[in-house]
Amino acid sequence: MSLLSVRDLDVHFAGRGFRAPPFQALQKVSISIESGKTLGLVGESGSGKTTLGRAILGLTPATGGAIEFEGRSVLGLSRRKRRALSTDIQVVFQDPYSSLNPAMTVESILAEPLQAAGTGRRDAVIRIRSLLDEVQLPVDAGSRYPSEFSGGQRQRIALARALALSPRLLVCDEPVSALDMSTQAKILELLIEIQATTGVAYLFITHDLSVVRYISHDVAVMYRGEIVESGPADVITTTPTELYTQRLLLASPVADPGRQALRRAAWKALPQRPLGVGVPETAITT
Ligand SMILES: Nc1ncnc2c1ncn2[C@@H]1O[C@H](COP(=O)(O)OP(=O)(O)OP(=O)(O)O)[C@@H](O)[C@H]1O
Repeated sequence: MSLLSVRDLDVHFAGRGFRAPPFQALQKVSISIESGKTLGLVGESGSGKTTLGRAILGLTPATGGAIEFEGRSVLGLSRRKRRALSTDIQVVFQDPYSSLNPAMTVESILAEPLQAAGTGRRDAVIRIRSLLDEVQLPVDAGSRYPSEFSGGQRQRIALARALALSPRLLVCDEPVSALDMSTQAKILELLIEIQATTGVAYLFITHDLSVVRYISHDVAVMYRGEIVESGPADVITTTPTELYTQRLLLASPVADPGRQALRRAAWKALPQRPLGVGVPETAITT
């Protein structure tokens, strides 16, 4: 049984403006995530990645389909049951600047979820120490404020807070997009290490295929609210069959200028007709 199973999920938003029809942000989306594994969710801006993450977290209501966590339906749960589930599913957002309360010390930020779950003071102190160690921050970080840390360090604090209650699934919504390349690599390394020691699963949302290739076991590609292609990361990020994924792949930058020029030429050679969902194309090896 999968840890998380999403089947035929639909999400509509009310139309903007007088008599505007509802906007369908997700259409029959199906994904599954195994315990301890990472599913990378890629797609360009506006394709529906965050909406899917929010629906899984219970922050955006689904209008159709099913979401199951460990075989149990999570849609339509009472508030109390949903709260119980929120210890199992946590989130890390893109922006470590706005997601941490600047008026609270790191210790109080990490204590918050622990106190809400009824952890006693002494146990909370021990847990906070071990969390700081887990995300490789010094113990004295606890008495400092978020503004005293770099972007990468703030993302480590946000990660520690998300891990406080030992979730089974972490929704990572563009967690490294606001960071420079070398900090990105360090945070990705850390996420991989944490997964190896805790067995947490990730839904890793990004627009960047090079990031997704690095961290994911499986990849699902979104386009206009639909999953157009999914499968093992090494297949999807090297020999995708969908034209949309091929374009995404060739648009993702590589460090070697020679390879980059080849990619640019290959991208230009792709059919530039409008994309239809489910259009099979010849595979491209990069
Ligand atoms: N609360 C909302 N009300 C109306 N429309 C919304 C709402 N939230 C998202 N949308 C629309 O749904 C579509 C998908 O948005 P979403 O944020 O899920 O995309 P995304 O792939 O995560 O994009 P990005 O990478 O830029 O964050 C967009 O067209 C967006 O404008």
